[in-house]
Formats: sequence, C-alpha cells, structure tokens
Amino acid sequence: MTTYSSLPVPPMSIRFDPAGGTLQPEGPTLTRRMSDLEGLFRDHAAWEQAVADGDPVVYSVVSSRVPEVERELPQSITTIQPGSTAGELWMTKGHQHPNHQGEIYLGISGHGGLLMFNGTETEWVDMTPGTIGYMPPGWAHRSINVGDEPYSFLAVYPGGAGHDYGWVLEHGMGRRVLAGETGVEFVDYSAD
Ligand SMILES: O=P(O)(O)OC[C@H]1O[C@](O)(CO)[C@@H](O)[C@@H]1O
Ligand SMILES: [Fe+2]
Repeated sequence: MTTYSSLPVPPMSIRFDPAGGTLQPEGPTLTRRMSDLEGLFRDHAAWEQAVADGDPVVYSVVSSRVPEVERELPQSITTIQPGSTAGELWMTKGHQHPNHQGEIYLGISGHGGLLMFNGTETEWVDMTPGTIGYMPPGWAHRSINVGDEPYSFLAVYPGGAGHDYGWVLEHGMGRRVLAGETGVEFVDYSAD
C-alpha cells in the first residue's frame, strides 16, 4: 500500500470515474481478502475453506489524497465483489466510529445494502446507483453486495472519525444478510 503524508492538501478537483470505481488523483488503496474477515462469517468452517481455496479478494478500497486527520473530509470508493460464503453475502468488515461521527455513502454501481446497528436496533438501506445512505453518529455500519455484479459506493467521512473494528467483533451487527431463494434474507445474530 502506498502511504501519503498526513499534511493538509490544497483545494483540488478529484475525478470520480463511476465505470472504473476510481478516484484521481489516487491516494492509498487497500485490498481485503477473505483471510482479512476472520471472525465475521457465521460459518467459521466455510470461511476457513474459502481462505484455503485461494483466499479471494472480497473488496477493495481506493481513497483520494485527503488525509484521515481531524477536520479533513476524506473520501474513498469501495468495491465489493459478488459472492457468498455458506449463504452469507460478501460484505465489508464493518466498523463503529470511536467518537460517534456521521458519514455518507453514495451508491455508484451494482446493488448493495447498508446495514447499521446502534447496539440495540438495526436499520437497512437498499443501495442502488444514486442512493445516498446516511449513517448517524453512533451507528456501526457494514456494506453488503446483494447483486450478482460488483457493488461500488463512494464514502465521505470526517477525517478524525477512526475505525473501530473490535466493536463489531464484540457486538455484531444485529443481523446477518443471506442469499435467500427469492432475494435477500435477514437473520438475527442471536440465531448463531
Ligand atoms: O472499513 P471497512 O468496514 O472495511 O469498510 C470499508 C469502507 O468503509 C470506510 O472505512 C468508510 O466508512 C471506507 O474506508 C471504506 O469505504
Ligand atoms: Fe465509517
């Protein structure tokens, strides 16, 4: 991964390419493989098997050069591949913002969903191109590809928000999102 300075950037134009799912000029990029999603799928054996069977890329994130520091407003495009593991649709790790800050996602291509959980209630926003999903402060969030092509979305978030992945490992996300016979199905974490 290329790392960039956390110094402020000047005012600039950032090109957004919906077809390629890229931002130009490009900042850091990251790739999350199945092995990076340990402890997140309901069926641990199926997750292990998927890691052994080639450890596929589940999603990638390309960022602009706006740094993740207080008072800046970074952006990134995440692309989640279509797929499921033991019926559980491929998803991002999901995180809580330690200081409970808001965030928006804009659907760019494909079909996804935004699952939010505040520790008690869950909310689901169906994400298609043009949908803006709003995450209020205090709602952990995870994105899921519910279609059969890659799902991409733009995220815009406070630079000082941080990413608490441990919160999701500890509390879950309220519901799991499965590929059902006739569409998406939700199952409570309590059914695990
Ligand atoms: O950080 P996660 O849960 O892996 O999800 C990836 C996406 O969420 C973000 O962290 C923003 O909320 C982006 O970096 C990226 O769009
Ligand atoms: Fe976030």
